[in-house]
Amino acid sequence: MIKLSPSVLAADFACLKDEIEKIGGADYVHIDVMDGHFVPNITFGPDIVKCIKKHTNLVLDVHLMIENPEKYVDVFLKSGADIITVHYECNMDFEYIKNAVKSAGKKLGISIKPKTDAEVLEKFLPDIDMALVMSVEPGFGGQKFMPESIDKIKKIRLMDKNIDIEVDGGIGEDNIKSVVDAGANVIVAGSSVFKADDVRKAVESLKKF
Ligand SMILES: O=C(CO)[C@@H](O)[C@H](O)COP(=O)(O)O
Ligand SMILES: [Fe+2]
Repeated sequence: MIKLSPSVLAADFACLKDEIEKIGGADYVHIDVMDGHFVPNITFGPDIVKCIKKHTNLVLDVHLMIENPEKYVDVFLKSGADIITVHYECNMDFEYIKNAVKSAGKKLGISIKPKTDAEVLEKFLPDIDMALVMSVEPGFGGQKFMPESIDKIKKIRLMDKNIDIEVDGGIGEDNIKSVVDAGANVIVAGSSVFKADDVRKAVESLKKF
């Protein structure tokens, strides 16, 4: 069974409560946090996570595309994040982050950008719950899926049979099967859900794929 994690980056921010209601048939809500340093874009802070938490029972899947995530991990946890994913490529105090997430009883992920090798994750696998493979350059929604990510997913699945593997960027009905066949079990979908004519139907058909 896959978990579908619609990315609210593609939602209408002025109607976030309604947008989140429409994805009730999904499993997670993917929240892309960008700081204008690690990536050239700025998005949500912890207060928005807190507001989203009030309006959904879905798992809050918080993707931190920020430098020094150890400075913010506690406040995102307090705001209701259920999964915290940090980037391998950023400057960070991994031990601090690991302890904060684990002692809050939440899940920890590490993400790799398209040019980062899957092998870098090997030493983190015993400590993390999820590996996030970026299938676009992080920073913006609506980009084209990079097929090279398929091999990376396969490599990680060979390294660890049980870990959650999330794939993020450019996923829709045309390519969801290829990433699931490669070994991904958590699927982020932004534009293909929120830009669809019928958001509820888009969730339903991606869940069935
Ligand atoms: O983390 C990111 C982008 O940096 C993603 O979560 C995107 O928001 C996914 O959007 P689509 O590519 O599905 O439109
Ligand atoms: Fe993301």
